[in-house]
Amino acid sequence: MRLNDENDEEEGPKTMSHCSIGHLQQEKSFVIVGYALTSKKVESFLKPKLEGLARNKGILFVAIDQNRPLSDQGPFDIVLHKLTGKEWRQILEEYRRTHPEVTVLDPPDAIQHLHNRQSMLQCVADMNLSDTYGKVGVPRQLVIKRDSSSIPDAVTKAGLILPLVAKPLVADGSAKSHELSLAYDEYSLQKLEPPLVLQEFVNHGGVLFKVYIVGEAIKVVRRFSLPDVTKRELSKNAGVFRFPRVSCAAASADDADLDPSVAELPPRPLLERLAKELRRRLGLRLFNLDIIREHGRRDHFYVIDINYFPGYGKMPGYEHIFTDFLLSLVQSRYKKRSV
Ligand SMILES: Nc1ncnc2c1ncn2[C@@H]1O[C@H](COP(=O)(O)OP(=O)(O)OP(=O)(O)O)[C@@H](O)[C@H]1O
Ligand SMILES: O=P(O)(O)O[C@H]1[C@H](OP(=O)(O)O)[C@@H](OP(=O)(O)O)[C@@H](O)[C@@H](O)[C@@H]1OP(=O)(O)O
Ligand SMILES: [Mg+2]
Ligand SMILES: [Mg+2]
Repeated sequence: MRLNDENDEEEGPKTMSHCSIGHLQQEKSFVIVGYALTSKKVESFLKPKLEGLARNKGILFVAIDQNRPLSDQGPFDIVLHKLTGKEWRQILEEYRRTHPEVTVLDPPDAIQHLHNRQSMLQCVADMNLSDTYGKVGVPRQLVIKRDSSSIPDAVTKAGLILPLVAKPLVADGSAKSHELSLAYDEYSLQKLEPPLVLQEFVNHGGVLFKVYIVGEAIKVVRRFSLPDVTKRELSKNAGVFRFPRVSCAAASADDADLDPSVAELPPRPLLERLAKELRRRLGLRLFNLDIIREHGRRDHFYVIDINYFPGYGKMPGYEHIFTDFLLSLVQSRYKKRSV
């Protein structure tokens, strides 16, 4: 097989036999990364440029066949995955137990923590991060498990201030889990189906920051978000309004002509502290955070969402960052073994 050939960059993923992978791993000291991803994720993440660069750095991506036992495949150095379902989680847990030498990105139970919008933000709330660079919190929120008729009372008791963002409690990546609404009055929330999280809407100038984390690397981009809701609008409107996935749109707000007080990125040292602490508390290496700055309060930030293995394909320069990260994992394992 030709290695390090630039023409190889355009080729698609390889399916290889157990024997030939083992040969590559030993003879050429290739790092073999098995991946179990949806076809949507393969398309957005495993682009030819990533595969080509990876190959030049000695990394090979190999598709995991979900119809065959995982232990019969590979051998892998790293397993990269984002699939849902209890069965898959059990397969991975068993594999981690029987193959401690393989780095599974990331542990299924740690990922599970992000599949609930209450536990997702708990770590940020517990951290209570506040230093000279700013303050990072989470919006006040209330969980409604059942009985939508109890919502108006529950909102009043909790003292939540309108408008509220209603989010499905479960954030498992299904289309339904991304169906969010903005509520101008608490009575209309009775129309929605629990379980949900009701979160105070924080005015933030219509721009949010997506903070991508890949191991120790951090990259921040701006995205358009929901516009501010004025007091006048709030008094004139009632009802709940479904809104589309604004921040997920491919169009970035990085080149837009924005008010500098809105566009200014959160201070780097603050993000570094936040990312480091979250990596530790969540036990994850691949995730992103949606952060907003309260409009008019330069150093007041809120984390509103955390996503596991997000759309790295939209993160500038992800090919280099990701491949360096994969290599660093293998090197640190090697160092540990030789101590
Ligand atoms: N508390 C809030 N205050 C203001 N805007 C909010 C708030 N919560 C959510 N939003 C807006 O709604 C959008 C979607 O919310 P959120 O990120 O929680 O949903 P999601 O479906 O998990 O998104 P993603 O596609 O990033 O996973 C945010 O990107 C932001 O524009
Ligand atoms: O591709 P996937 O199915 O993983 O979709 C993820 C999506 O990536 P994509 O933009 O490539 O679709 C992410 O976008 P960015 O935050 O990075 O903009 C984010 O919306 C995640 O929440 C999604 O994961 P889910 O919450 O649905 O599991
Ligand atoms: Mg989000
Ligand atoms: Mg999300």
